Amino acid sequence: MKPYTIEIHNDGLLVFTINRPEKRNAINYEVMAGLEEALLLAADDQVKMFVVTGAHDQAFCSGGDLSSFHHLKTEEEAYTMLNRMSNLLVSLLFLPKPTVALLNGTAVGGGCELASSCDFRIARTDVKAGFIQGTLNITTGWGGGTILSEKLLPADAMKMLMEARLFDTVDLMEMGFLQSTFSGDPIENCRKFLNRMLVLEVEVLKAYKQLYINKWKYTGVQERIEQEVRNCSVLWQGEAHHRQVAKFLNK
Ligand SMILES: CC[C@H](C(=O)O)C(=O)SCCNC(=O)CCNC(=O)[C@H](O)C(C)(C)COP(=O)(O)OP(=O)(O)OC[C@H]1O[C@@H](n2cnc3c(N)ncnc32)[C@H](O)[C@@H]1OP(=O)(O)O
Repeated sequence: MKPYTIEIHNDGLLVFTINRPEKRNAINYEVMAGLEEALLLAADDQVKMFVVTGAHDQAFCSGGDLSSFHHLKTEEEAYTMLNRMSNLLVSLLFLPKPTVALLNGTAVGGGCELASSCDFRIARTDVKAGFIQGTLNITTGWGGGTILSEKLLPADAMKMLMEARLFDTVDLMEMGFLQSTFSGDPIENCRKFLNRMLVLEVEVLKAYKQLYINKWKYTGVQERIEQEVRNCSVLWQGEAHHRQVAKFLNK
């Protein structure tokens, strides 16, 4: 079974689906390669919107695949993986088209970083989400902390990062992490959320998105993300982190 699918619909929606439900849609190197492929396809002007979601209904994304990445022990080994995914999240952030994280299920850790890189986050009403990296004795390592600081008010962003716990959709809406919630079919509700934007020409959508890309480039988002990735790499090599990961994998 392919670990991801890419569908380009007639109305201009490109839907990237992480297809590893047995691992709660954890991201490994194959999923990263799929995201790279989808972002290249999204450059075509037949694509108006980029949607990222997860297969089945239990998880949107559970972050980095701990069984794939737990062998990364040193700062440099961690940095190589973290840097590759953070470059992908920067490409997603800078994609000159509207992007949507369609939360079909739980989003934790790097899954929240992936969601933060999108312009909009919409979730099924029973979904929970949280930057739980702190419980693994690391910080966000894919740039999601920096990107979150561009999307939420400081106190709300710091609350999400520093409490390192799962929040329900009431709290997530209140903090501004979510823009909308829904019941029922995720793609159908995603189209409902996007229906006004989908009628506009892609040039208009691209021009508005460029306003924010310019701001993020001007305020040095990429340099701040590089520092965030470096900080996580240092924490990653610590015994406390490796112990927590081993505890999860041996549960
Ligand atoms: C790489 C760094 C990155 C970053 O921020 O930079 C990160 O993402 S660090 C954070 C990494 N993610 C996690 O620590 C989340 C771990 N998973 C969970 O907390 C739970 O699985 C949860 C809440 C997502 C879902 O809980 P649920 O009870 O529904 O499922 P299970 O825990 O029983 O898991 C089912 C099955 O999936 C495997 N699994 C889940 N998440 C991961 C993961 N991130 N990596 C690898 N495997 C994962 C879990 O081991 C179970 O497998 P099984 O073989 O059935 O035991």
